[in-house]
Amino acid sequence: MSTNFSLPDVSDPMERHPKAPAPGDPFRLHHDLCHGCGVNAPGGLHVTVYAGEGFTTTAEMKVEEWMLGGPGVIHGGVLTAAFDEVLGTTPLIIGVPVVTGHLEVDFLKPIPIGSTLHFEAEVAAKERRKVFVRAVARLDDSDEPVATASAIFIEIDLRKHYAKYYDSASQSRL
Ligand SMILES: CCCCCCCC(=O)SCCNC(=O)CCNC(=O)[C@H](O)C(C)(C)COP(=O)(O)OP(=O)(O)OC[C@H]1O[C@@H](n2cnc3c(N)ncnc32)[C@H](O)[C@@H]1OP(=O)(O)O
Repeated sequence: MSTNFSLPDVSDPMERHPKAPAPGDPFRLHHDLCHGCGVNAPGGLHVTVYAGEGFTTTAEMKVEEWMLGGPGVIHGGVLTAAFDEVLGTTPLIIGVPVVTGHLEVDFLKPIPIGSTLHFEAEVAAKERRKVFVRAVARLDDSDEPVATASAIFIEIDLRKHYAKYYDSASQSRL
């Protein structure tokens, strides 16, 4: 399937889920071994996503030496994985569990090792099972975006989607 990120003209109605964390509070880990958020993931990103106001979230990530791509700067794939985590957690603000269908990243500036990335994301729209999410990343010493991302996530029935992989899903808290 070939897709582009293109917002629907009209979004389905969206509401913040009553059990979504309060603004400033973190989303619970969904799996200890998740590459994005798991505390026990070997070589994981260890990203914590926090609820914001409305349909927004925030997150931070320290850019460590092992994330290196070009000399002194982050690898594009590591940044993409971080966006996937932040964007993919954001639909939980409306109570919708998803998997990534389509993810686009614009790399705007080199991101130095040793810096801290600050992410802001928002659910922009929902259309049937598709959830459209956008995010921007900035460094702590500037308001200028260093990267942006847009993604289409697809709502899933967690139990059915992961049924074949149930053993490894048994630690999941989603
Ligand atoms: C807290 C959690 C944080 C997690 C962050 C990390 C998230 C991840 O990385 S998830 C892992 C990576 N993603 C995956 O493994 C997904 C693999 N793909 C799949 O399982 C399936 O293709 C899946 C579930 C996405 C869609 O399959 P299926 O359920 O059959 O959907 P289907 O009925 O074809 O389509 C439903 C709708 O989604 C749309 N859609 C399906 N696939 C895509 C896609 N790749 N891109 C855009 N839209 C898509 C369809 O066009 C359709 O839209 P419409 O309502 O307009 O007709």
